[in-house]
Amino acid sequence: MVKICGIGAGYVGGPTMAVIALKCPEIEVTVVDISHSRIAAWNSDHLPIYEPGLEQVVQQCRNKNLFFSTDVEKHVAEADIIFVSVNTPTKSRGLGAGKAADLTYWEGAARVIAEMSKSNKIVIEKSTVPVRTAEAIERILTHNSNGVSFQILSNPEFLSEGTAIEDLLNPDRVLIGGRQTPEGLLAIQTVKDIYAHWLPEDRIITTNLWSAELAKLADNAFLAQRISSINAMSALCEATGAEVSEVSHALSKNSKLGPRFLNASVGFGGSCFQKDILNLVYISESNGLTEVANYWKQVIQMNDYQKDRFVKRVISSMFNTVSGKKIAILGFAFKKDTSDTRKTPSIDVCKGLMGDDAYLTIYDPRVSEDQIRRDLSLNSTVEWDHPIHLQPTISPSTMKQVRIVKDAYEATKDAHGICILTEWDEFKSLDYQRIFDNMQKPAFVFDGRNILNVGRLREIGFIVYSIGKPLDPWLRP
Ligand SMILES: NC(=O)c1ccc[n+]([C@@H]2O[C@H](COP(=O)([O-])OP(=O)(O)OC[C@H]3O[C@@H](n4cnc5c(N)ncnc54)[C@H](O)[C@@H]3O)[C@@H](O)[C@H]2O)c1
Ligand SMILES: O=c1ccn([C@@H]2O[C@H](COP(=O)(O)OP(=O)(O)O[C@H]3O[C@H](CO)[C@@H](O)[C@H](O)[C@H]3O)[C@@H](O)[C@H]2O)c(=O)[nH]1
Repeated sequence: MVKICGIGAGYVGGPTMAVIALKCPEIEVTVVDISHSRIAAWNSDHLPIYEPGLEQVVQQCRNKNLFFSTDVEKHVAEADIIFVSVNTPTKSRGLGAGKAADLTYWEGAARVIAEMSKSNKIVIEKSTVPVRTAEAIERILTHNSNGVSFQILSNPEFLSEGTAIEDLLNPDRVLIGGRQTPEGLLAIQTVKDIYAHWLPEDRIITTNLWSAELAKLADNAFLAQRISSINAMSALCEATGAEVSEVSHALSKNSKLGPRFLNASVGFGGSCFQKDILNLVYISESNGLTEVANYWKQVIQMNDYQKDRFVKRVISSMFNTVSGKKIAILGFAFKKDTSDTRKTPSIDVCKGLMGDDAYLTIYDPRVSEDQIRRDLSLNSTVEWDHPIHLQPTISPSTMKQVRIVKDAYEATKDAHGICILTEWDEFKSLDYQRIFDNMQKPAFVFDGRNILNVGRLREIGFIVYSIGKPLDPWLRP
């Protein structure tokens, strides 16, 4: 029986390995992690991450051909194929701090592979890594290889959170890069055969190693760039009376542009976009390509501007101060249908409002109180992407300005204003008349996701700000 070991049981490693196990019943898949709590959760009824459809996939395969374990060394030693999906956060210290990828966890995994391997293995980069990482990994693996041969492949993951299972079952494409040698091509074919269990051949693209590594960074940079572009337009819309959803709609009908990633928002979040663009910026700078680096940096600067602009809009609308005022925050996850809060714009918006001494009452249908408090108390901008058990613990007594509640009605009771920061479907169908009746007046709504019916809210009596829409008379300068 072919054995696969997946190193890293996170948002990528867990779902990708579970889907491979589902689609390839003749392969034994074991997912290993250094975090005991994460592995315990994967083996329980409460999986460590929320993804629609994930529970059903895990239930079908767990303890049949899908296993979760903390015994990294044993399963690495036994595997024929190893997928590495460990964290690759932005470096917080030393050379390249704030931009370069921190490959500590990847290197740790590579060293275990080098040490434990007694048989030939295919080692696959599933994590997003800087272009030419495979070369460094090759060096670590071959240095102490004891005659074992390794083929390194790049098979970057393109899933989006919230739709991970759907994306894995039916991806646009799978990308496999490898050395263009007979051994490299054979390894590519082996991995291609795994995906061919459920995907037509024309969706599996094969390239050289460096193209696959760079294509992943480029993919995220292009997506984020589109969001920053429409967000830039949203500021211009507010200044001119144009409406950003109408502009997006017009663009979306251009077949050269296509309809996706044109929703203006309070800013993009998530663990990947900012980290991967910073990584691209660092690689460009390292190669002396200053103009290229500056071009991509601007995508992040525009995103920071959008979050900052939102906070300033809230404060300036409410008589230039939110000190002592109660603001209801609806939504904390970085997008709907996920419990992930990594780099969520909610963190920056909440911190911005707390900086002006607001009282926040936060509600998110999926994010735990612990997670919200942890996110709001982390000082470093880079600590968030390290393995959970390595992150600092926080004291619950901190942040008296923040209350986390169990539903939207409780959050908005007696509030002066509401900020919609995640586009959860349930926020669209709340009883806004009831909410209005229970709020302080004038009652404000700041819709950072453009999901609410502005006209209807104004009829009720709210003063409404919605990204990129003509300004409420109250808010005009
Ligand atoms: N989250 C996404 O949507 C997504 C999508 C595509 C690609 N990626 C990339 O995939 C990688 C993983 O992302 P994630 O979101 O799954 O991260 P994650 O933090 O959810 O999971 C990574 C896991 O790896 C474990 N780990 C770290 N070092 C280890 C080691 N040496 N041995 C065993 N386990 C180890 C950690 O404990 C953690 O549980 C990153 O490079 C990311 O950029 C993420
Ligand atoms: O039109 C849009 C689309 C998205 N967003 C925001 O952008 C962020 C990222 O969204 P999305 O791309 O849907 O989620 P991720 O799970 O971060 O997925 C991205 O990052 C992954 C990790 O690398 C890649 O695999 C995916 O292809 C890529 O879409 C979220 O805050 C969204 O709210 C917008 O503001 N407007």
